[in-house]
Parts: sequence; structure tokens; C-alpha cells
Amino acid sequence: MLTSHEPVALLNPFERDRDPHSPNRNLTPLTTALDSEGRLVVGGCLLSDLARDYGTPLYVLDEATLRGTCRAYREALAEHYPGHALAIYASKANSSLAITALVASEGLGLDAVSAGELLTALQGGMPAERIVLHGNNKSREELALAAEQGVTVVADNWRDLELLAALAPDLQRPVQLMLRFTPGIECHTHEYIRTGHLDSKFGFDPDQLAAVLKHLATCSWAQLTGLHAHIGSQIFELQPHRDLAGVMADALALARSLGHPVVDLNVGGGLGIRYTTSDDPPSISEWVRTVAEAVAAACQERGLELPRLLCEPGRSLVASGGVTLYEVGSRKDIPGIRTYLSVDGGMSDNPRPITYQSQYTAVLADRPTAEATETVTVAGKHCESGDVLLKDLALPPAGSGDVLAVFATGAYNASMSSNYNRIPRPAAVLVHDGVADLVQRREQPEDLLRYDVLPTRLRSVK
Ligand SMILES: Cc1ncc(COP(=O)(O)O)c(C=O)c1O
Ligand SMILES: N[C@@H](CCCC[NH3+])C(=O)O
Repeated sequence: MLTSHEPVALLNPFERDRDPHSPNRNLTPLTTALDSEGRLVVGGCLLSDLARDYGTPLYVLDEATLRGTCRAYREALAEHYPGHALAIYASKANSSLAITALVASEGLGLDAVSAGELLTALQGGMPAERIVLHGNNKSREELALAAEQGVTVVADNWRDLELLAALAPDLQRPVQLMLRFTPGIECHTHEYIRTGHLDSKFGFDPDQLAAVLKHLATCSWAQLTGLHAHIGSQIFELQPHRDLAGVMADALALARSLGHPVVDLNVGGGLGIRYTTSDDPPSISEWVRTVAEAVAAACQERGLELPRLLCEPGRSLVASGGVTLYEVGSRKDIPGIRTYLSVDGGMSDNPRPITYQSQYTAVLADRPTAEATETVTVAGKHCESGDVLLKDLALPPAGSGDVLAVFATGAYNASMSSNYNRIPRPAAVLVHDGVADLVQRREQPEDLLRYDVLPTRLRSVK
């Protein structure tokens, strides 16, 4: 019999080299353990108890893992970069008041891409001077909110600059500005999440950089603080990040030669994580060391004073700290073809499989190490045949009432969720030392009617 909270050693081969400094390399949260009956525990909380108490689907976030990833970035930057450095959380990965507060308390900054993410950041306690606003089509209102609050705006195009110039007379202070440009760097990842190649909607074309920099030298309302580029997401290679350092150092040299005392170089995010045992991403410290050494070397080669180094991780900060719990409902055995287990969520709480054909790892919460004797396909409850969360998953015999735990769902699940089929979004709990705090209430079907308006003339239609 396994003892209480013994670390789960058998879930995947990499758990043996479980490294608290590289939580992005673990499939499961750092605190994953088994209780005396062999049931899964995360953050000291029994997962099947959480499912019973809060209902399913349920997003579970492990505070120790989230803090662990923040510290891994912070400490690696302090160790490997000789100048100042700051990791900025790309909150598109998972935006909430609780995550903002946690990330802020770990000393990180935050990247927002909309008024919604920006308000969440400000109300979650992130200091405005540590926030940057991104976006390839920012509204006037979004730019005004950022500029009034003293948030740094990452200008993506000429329209951003035109809108800001128009807002400037009403502002109390110059707008803190970074320039995003397309670095022309290819990397291997899903085509939907590549951003560094020239055919990208994000950022100024590199050929325009000199013109923009010259224009900004004439804008008294703007203070250019930095340059930004981002090559994509869920990237395992390190070389594209080294290449990016050279491209950015060239841009920095150009900006300084045109009279901009640029202090920040923001190299974006993109470090991948482990979704299945065959994924093998670099650790956070390896990624940071590579980026930091490449930036320092590229600047030194060009005789440039070292800028502050900013990076913008999203997925690698929050994915591995998240587990989603579902209850299994119906089961359909099609002899010789497939067995479907349907769960009470699906593409509305995790659209990544249907969008990017992403793969996940899952176990039964109360029998995680039982012998897997069946191969099943886990389907969601949406009216869509492609609503499949996991294909060909090896499981012990499972059926109605079993709780399924899907790992590495802390990034781009809640934040990409929808109400397709008018299914309410799940609740989220933050677990720590045996305590679960509700951080996002479960939507109710009535909530989904809140914004519907039934015109009077239709009310009498029978
Ligand atoms: C501008 C920007 N910064 C940071 C990120 C975060 O990327 P990731 O979640 O892959 O670390 C993204 C998303 O790809 C992004 O578009
Ligand atoms: N939504 C993507 C990542 C997008 C990164 C944003 N620039 C994913 O789930 O993998």
C-alpha cells in the first residue's frame, strides 16, 4: 500500500527526474501525490473530493507549481543575465484575479492584450509599471486605458501610433512605448501559433523599423523604452531564440543610433511544456540561460550597453500547474471500432484538441496507477463529432461516475473556453496545503441569458 501523499512515481518516466526548478518539464503538478488508498492528491487535496465538492468539469490550479515556475524564471534570470531582467506573464494563457495576484506577489510583470485582461491585471494588483499592452488591433479605448494608467504600450503598427498621438494631448505624461517588429525567424510549432515569420499579422515589418524609429524621434508624447519580438508558442528548439537575440541586438543598435536611449529588449515567450511523455521541452533555466547568454553576447559583439532583458512566458508558467477534472457519463462500445467515454465538458472548456490536434495525458483520479487494460476515446458532450479530448487513451475499466483527471491544462484552456451549446464555463479552484480556494465561480445556465434581449415585438409571436 502506498503511504499518504507519496509522490507519484509511475505516472510517467520523467517523474523520476522531477525537478522543482523545471516544472514545465513535469506532466503533473509538483505536489501530485497518492493518498493511502492510491488516489490522486494535488496541493494536499484529494481530486475526487474536489470533484464532489465543486462539481465537474473543474479546473484545479496548484499554487506551489505556479509559484515554482515564477521562481524558476526569476532565479534563472538573476543567475544568467548580468543586467536587470524581468519575466512578464503572458496572461492570455490564463487570466484571472487570483493568478494575477499570485504572479504579482512573485515579482513578475504581466502582458495583457485587451481591456479585459488589462482590467483583470490592474484589479488583481499588478503594478501598472510592470504591465505591457499588446495587440495587433487595439481599440482607442484600450490604448486610452493603458496610457492613462501608465501601462507600457507595445506599438504593433502605424494605427497604434496614430491613435496614441490623438490621445496624447489629454494625457498627463508621455506614453511609455515599445515597438514590436516581425523578426523573420521560423520555428517548428503549429502554424496557428507561429508569429516570428515575415507573413505574420503581428508587429511592424522589419523593413519599416528605421522609418518608425525616425518618426518616433519627432513625437514628444512618446517615450520609446524598448523593442519587442516574439517568435511563437510551444517551441522546444533553442536555436530560434538564439537567432532572435542577434536580430534584436541589430534593432537595438539601430534604435540607439537614431537617438533612442532604448533600455528594454523584450524577447517574447514561447517555451514549450510537456503534454505527453514523448514531449521533451528544455527546462525553464536552460531556456533562460540560452536567451540571456545570446542577448548578452549579441549586445557585446555590437558594443552595445546591455539593455534590461524582458521575456514573456505564458504557457510554461501556468500549464503544468493545472489539472481538469471531468465526470465520466455515458459509454459507447462499438465492437471492433472504438469505445467512447463521454465526459461532462469538452471543446468548450478545452478547445486545444479540436483547434490544434493537441494531445493530453489523463488518468482516473481514484485509480491513477491501476493497470490500463482498455483503450478508449474520451469525447466531450458537444454536438460535434470532432469534440474529442483524448484519442486512444489507455485506462483501467472506466464508466459512469468515474472522475477523469487531465493534466497540463493550466494554459490556454480556461482562457480559450466558450459557451458553445450554451454550456456554462467550469469553476476553478486554487489548491495549497490541503486547502482549496474557489477562484472562479461556475457559470450557471441562467448566466448565459444575461446578455440576451428579446425584442418586445417578438414576445407575442407564437
Ligand atoms: C506577444 C506574446 N508574448 C508572449 C506570448 C506567450 O507565449 P507562450 O504562452 O508560448 O509562452 C505570446 C503567445 O504566443 C505572445 O503572442
Ligand atoms: N492558444 C495557443 C497559444 C497561443 C499563443 C498566443 N500568442 C495554444 O493553445 O497553444
